[in-house]
Amino acid sequence: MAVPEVKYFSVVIPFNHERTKILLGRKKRGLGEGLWNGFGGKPDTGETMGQCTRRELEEKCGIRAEKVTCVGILYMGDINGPDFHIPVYTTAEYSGQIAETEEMEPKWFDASTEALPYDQMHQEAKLWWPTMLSGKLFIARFLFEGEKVLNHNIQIVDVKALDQHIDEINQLLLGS
Ligand SMILES: Nc1[nH]c(=O)nc2c1ncn2[C@H]1C[C@H](O)[C@@H](COP(=O)(O)OP(=O)(O)OP(=O)(O)O)O1
Repeated sequence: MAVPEVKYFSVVIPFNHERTKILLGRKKRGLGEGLWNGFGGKPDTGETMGQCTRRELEEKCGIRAEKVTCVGILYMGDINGPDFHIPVYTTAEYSGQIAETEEMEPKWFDASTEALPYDQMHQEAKLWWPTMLSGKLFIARFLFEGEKVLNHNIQIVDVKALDQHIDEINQLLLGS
């Protein structure tokens, strides 16, 4: 059986210092155009996920994260297409001015499940954002057929398990 192609992306969600609000960006072009999401993109060659996360945050909304924390991983498979593996980070420690960029229009939302614009987010968002907002660490697996989620599973994990997954992803990215 052929091994499916895997595409890696990062996503980072900035919180305000009180952790009552989150910053989302509406994608102005490319993958996920028109949808609200955290800020992220593909790792450059030789970059770890943590490095990618910081660079993408600055490129997409102008702020520099002092610290990012991995809170979960999205493993997405499609019966017809490539797999997407997307570690999800949060940050509440950053500097610089939030700015609209060519790719993203930023906006603060209340950090509550009810306040999120799920009808203008990736369709599986409503399945994992409540877990992320609850502060639990998670590994979420989705199987898609095109736009349709065929099945999904969200596993609550501890920091050690999550670190192991991130180490594996970094090793694959760095080719070691
Ligand atoms: N189904 C999905 N669910 C989700 O939550 N985030 C997704 C997703 N599919 C893609 N993303 C995220 C990952 C990443 O943060 C963003 C897409 O990133 P981009 O296309 O902007 O990547 P790049 O910045 O590498 O691309 P270029 O700037 O075109 O090189 O959308």
